[in-house]
Amino acid sequence: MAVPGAEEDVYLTLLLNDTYLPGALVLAHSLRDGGTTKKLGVMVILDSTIYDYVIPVPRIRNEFPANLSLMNRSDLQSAFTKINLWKQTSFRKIVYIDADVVAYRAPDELFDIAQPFSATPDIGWPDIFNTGVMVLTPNMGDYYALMAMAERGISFDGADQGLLNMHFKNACNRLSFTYNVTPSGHYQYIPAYRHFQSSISMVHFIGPNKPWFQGRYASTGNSPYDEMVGRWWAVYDRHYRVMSPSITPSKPGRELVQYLTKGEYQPRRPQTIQVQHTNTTGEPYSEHRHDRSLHFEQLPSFHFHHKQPEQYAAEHHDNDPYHHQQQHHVESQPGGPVQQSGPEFPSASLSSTIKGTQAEARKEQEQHHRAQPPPPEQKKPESRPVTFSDWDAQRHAPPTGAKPEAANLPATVYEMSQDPTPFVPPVRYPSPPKDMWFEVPKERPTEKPKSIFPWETHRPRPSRVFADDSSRAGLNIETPSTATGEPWANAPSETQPSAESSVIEPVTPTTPAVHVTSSDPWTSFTRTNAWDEVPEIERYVGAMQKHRRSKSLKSPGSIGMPSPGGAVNESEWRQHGTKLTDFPSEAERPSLPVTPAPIRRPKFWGGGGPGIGDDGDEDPLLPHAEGVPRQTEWDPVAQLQKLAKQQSEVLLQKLGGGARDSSDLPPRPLPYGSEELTSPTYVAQSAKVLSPQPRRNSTSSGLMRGILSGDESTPQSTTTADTAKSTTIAEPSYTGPGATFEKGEGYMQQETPLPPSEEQRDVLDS
Ligand SMILES: O=c1ccn([C@@H]2O[C@H](COP(=O)(O)OP(=O)(O)O[C@H]3O[C@H](CO)[C@@H](O)[C@H](O)[C@H]3O)[C@@H](O)[C@H]2O)c(=O)[nH]1
Ligand SMILES: [Mn+2]
Repeated sequence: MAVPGAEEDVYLTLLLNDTYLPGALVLAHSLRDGGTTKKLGVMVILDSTIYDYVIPVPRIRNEFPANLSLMNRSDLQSAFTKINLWKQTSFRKIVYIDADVVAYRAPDELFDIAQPFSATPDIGWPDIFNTGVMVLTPNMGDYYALMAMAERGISFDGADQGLLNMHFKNACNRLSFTYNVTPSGHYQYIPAYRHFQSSISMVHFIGPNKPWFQGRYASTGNSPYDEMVGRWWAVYDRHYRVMSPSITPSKPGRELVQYLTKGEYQPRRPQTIQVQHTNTTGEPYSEHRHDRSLHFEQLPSFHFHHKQPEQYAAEHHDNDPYHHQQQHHVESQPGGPVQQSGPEFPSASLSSTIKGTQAEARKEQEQHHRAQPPPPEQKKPESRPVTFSDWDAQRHAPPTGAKPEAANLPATVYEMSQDPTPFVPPVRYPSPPKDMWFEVPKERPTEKPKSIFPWETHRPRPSRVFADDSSRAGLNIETPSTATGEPWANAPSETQPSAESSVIEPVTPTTPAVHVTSSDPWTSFTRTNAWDEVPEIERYVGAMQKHRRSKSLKSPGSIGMPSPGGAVNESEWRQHGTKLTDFPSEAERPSLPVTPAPIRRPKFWGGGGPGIGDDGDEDPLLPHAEGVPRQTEWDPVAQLQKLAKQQSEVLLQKLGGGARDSSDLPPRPLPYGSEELTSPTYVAQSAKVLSPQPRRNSTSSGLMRGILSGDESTPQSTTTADTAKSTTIAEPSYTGPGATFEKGEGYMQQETPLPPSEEQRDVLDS
């Protein structure tokens, strides 16, 4: 229970002698570097040091030190001095930390613990708590109880840990081990360390081997213990190591700390000075240290007890007047600390706090003991803040004094709306814009659209014009494709013959276009076929065509010739060349049985009325084609069968099977996908269509055989008998109306409906 009015929080440590000074200082720095907002205090027996509060406390010794020797720590005979903590009732809460602790961060949250006493488990015997880190509420009740035990030497280990564990046996609030990690050089629970490493707040180097007793090269491995010792050295180095004497600012007390830390003191002059000490009885003696050399350039004029722990314990006895400080009265005693240095910590002078000779110390004991202000030359605080250049990121949290990274980045702060009223949607949102479609002009535009691409202006006139085109252009016949919504798809281009232009005779395009300049590379190549030059090929092709024509004309399956001129004789055929582009005349040209009569569509531009087709009779401009059946009479399936049969017979005859008839060919299905293709106006009956089956082992000419041998890889049968056996033909992997359509290509499966009327659109769009 804290004394009423006590509001301050303090970290306290204990300094029984100078040997723990490096520990106490490194602890204080590690807490400050960790950014603590709390005060730091030290309870000292010697009137030395640099904390906010230097609290002189009476030594409390164990007069029955037998238990101490059990654990070979006779240096801890004065450890009962920790009991003085409960007497510091000017503080609301105390976090006590041993001087051999280094803080990884400042555990300020420990001050929020309500329980009067808290501690962490001890690694040696986890049922008890370790007294290196304790959170306590000072109160005189506990103090007197503890003092009573101490006077009788009640402690199972002879030191404070045994005593406090006995007193607070059932009243200890257990803290996390991370507040007092006690590494052992012998046993290291490495997996646990790796797992909890990041949550460590403080590390406590228990046992006789403190880092500053061992020197910096004692623990250079990478074990958890070595890592933790490294953290202690990092704090030491940041505050007390001089890397470059020329640029490192001087720091009061640094030499003393270095001197007290094994291997750290570097004398400025290689001059050995025999150190003159006065012993505890006032007689001077020369000290010989086994592990340190004393090479102060200017020996501080103070008295200090620097002993090895065992030496220290052995030399102390009760008649040492210097250490009888129970009588040492301080203005602020019993509870009031002496505030020494302010916020300049840790720059306050060490040496100034350490008093001079023993005689002076004695003399001071009779005076009011006040913390002395540092001498003027040492009072100047070393105000250089810790910067990132000093910071060893491998070992420490970032320095607290420095600006954070990217501190000057521009920042925008957005604030949440403070309006608590809920959102209410408007009754009606504005209507979306209407008539957003492109309105097709009602009148055909007279001016042709402005050309965009260069080739539109320099377009060569076509050299090939079909006889139909002139009439069609004039007749303004719409083909089915124009019904898909492209009114100008067949609009005459500048090179197409217009209705007004004179009739253009068909031009044989075997010669380069005469309208174009000869320098045009497109016209320089010859547009001739191989059989135009090679007579053998020409003869062969001619023979083929002649044969086919005669057969076709005589075929019983052939339909009537459209030519009004009747039959065409052989001589007429011969007049024609065999050039691909030599088209037969209208009289010679048979109407292919599968040619559908075009379906007349309503004219897009209106005014045309019905054209050819079912009701083509009404079109006076278009002559009714002779021999072309009406759409209603046209059965495409039957026509296909006819054609197939006709072609088969031609081939069979050609291949030597003169007596053969296509009836012995097996039926073959229609091209895949075309089974359901029917004329839009004809209700078809399904039928299998025969297709030609050429024979390879025929007696035809070598040339023919050569052509056919190119097809060896195809699964065509060699005889009709073979054909009969192999009736299956591999189906293509796609469906479509026929071979002219590529896989995946869209095709019209039904008539394109008329676009909706304006009224319909209004309904649809709404
Ligand atoms: O010569 C000394 C010896 C001790 N101390 C102070 O006393 C504390 C305890 O001594 P320490 O050497 O740290 O003891 P530990 O090795 O930590 O041993 C354990 O046992 C001690 C006796 O019970 C407890 O005080 C410790 O908290 C506990 O960790 C130190 O931290 C110092 O604050 C000195 O100032 N000078
Ligand atoms: Mn300790």
